Amino acid sequence: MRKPIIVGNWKMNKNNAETESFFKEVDAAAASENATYGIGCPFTDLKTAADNAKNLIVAAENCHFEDSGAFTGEVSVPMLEELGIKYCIIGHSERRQMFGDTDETVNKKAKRLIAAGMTPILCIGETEAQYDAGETEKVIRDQLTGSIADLDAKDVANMVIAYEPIWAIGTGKSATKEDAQNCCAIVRDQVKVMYGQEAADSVRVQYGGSVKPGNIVEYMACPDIDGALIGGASLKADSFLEIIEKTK
Ligand SMILES: O=C(CO)COP(=O)(O)O
Repeated sequence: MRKPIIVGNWKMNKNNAETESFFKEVDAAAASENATYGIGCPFTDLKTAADNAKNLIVAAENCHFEDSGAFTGEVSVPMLEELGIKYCIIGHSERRQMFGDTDETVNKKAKRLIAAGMTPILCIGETEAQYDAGETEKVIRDQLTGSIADLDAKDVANMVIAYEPIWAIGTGKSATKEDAQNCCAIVRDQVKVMYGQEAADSVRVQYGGSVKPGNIVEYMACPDIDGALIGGASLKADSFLEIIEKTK
């Protein structure tokens, strides 16, 4: 019923030549009836990625919620639409921690993307201190309460929500499959609280944080994990191909 979605997040890595060669190497393998595969890449690589993608979906890593104006350095949703981009990562913890994204701005971005018929990949997750203090569930529910406020249930049903514990990002210290499953189930339950059972049953929930070829299968076997958001292990064609082969 829920089709898994596995997306690489390149962050601030790769130029156009590297993007073209990655897509040429990986795209054919991403053809699958059973799962969707994709790459989130820097704005400057999006056109090259889209031009070389038959099977992979291409995601931006951020957007602004306004369509145009005095927002130096920002990129709007209509600008992404012009390139044929259909997915956009929003609220990544790096953007929340370093660039001032908040639940409120993430919510505005989600609304603008949905209005354009695009799919937000909305990221949430707790810090190590919050994890240690036993606050994970509260943080997840609070972040979702703000980030997916005032949407339509049918739009929430089509979204992707990525649970990424900050302490597991780029650290090699991945969450146990029990912790990851438990937190993704909390995400789904919070969607149910806010938008009902149907939206909760349809929304795809990803786990992110040190996912690699060696642990993807155990995460994907968890009932509430419908995919992954993958940083480091998505940068090399070989390792992303291995992830595809193990999950398609
Ligand atoms: O931030 C991430 C994906 O958005 C996870 O990064 P890593 O897979 O490198 O831990």
